[in-house]
Amino acid sequence: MTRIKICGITREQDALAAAAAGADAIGLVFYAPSPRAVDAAQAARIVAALPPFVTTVGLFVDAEPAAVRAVLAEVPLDLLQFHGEESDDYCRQFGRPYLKAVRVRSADQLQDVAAQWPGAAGILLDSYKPGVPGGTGEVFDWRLVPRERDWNLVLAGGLAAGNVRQAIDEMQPWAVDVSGGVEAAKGIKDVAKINAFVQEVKRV
Ligand SMILES: O=C(O)c1ccccc1N[C@@H]1O[C@H](COP(=O)(O)O)[C@@H](O)[C@H]1O
Repeated sequence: MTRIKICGITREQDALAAAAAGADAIGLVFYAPSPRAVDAAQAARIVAALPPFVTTVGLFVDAEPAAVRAVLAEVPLDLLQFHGEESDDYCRQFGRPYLKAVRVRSADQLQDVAAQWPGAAGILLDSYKPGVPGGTGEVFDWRLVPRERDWNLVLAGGLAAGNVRQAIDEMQPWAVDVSGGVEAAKGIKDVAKINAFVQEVKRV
């Protein structure tokens, strides 16, 4: 069964909707320029509202280590997601499992990609758009991803109910990650779109 992460949650009701739909994880964006950014207090309220067995993921982009630690002191995050140029040493220093996001530009870039982050629980592949670290809502060229892999692929970038089944068929990812594809507006999730997305994944 492909795991599902619904990212960019900013409201308790959206977290509950994701959990009720059957999502495995929710993502909280700690990157101030994002329209989906939350602060630690808001994130703590969202996490506290969740039922058990929903993984909480904190997303950071080239953050100062002290800023990550400050969030961890307030918010019980299960997993960290690093969406910038962070090294394996940087990612490991927090003592939490982590996903490393890579914005896909070429097939060469993905040869031995996991070897660059040996501590990563998974590699999240997202679309490359100059000047935008993520959450672009755009699909990248899946043909660039090696089909033979010994690492956990978390597939992201422009996924929605309309294309996630094809994505899973073609890519066989460990998990799929969606943000814009289940939104009514930036940072505001659409319950019907969340439900449709989760149902599509579970139908594969
Ligand atoms: O969502 C954001 O605003 C964001 C900002 C900075 C880095 C990553 C961000 N989002 C992540 O991008 C991927 C793909 O999102 P989408 O489905 O294409 O909208 C996903 O992991 C988001 O969590």
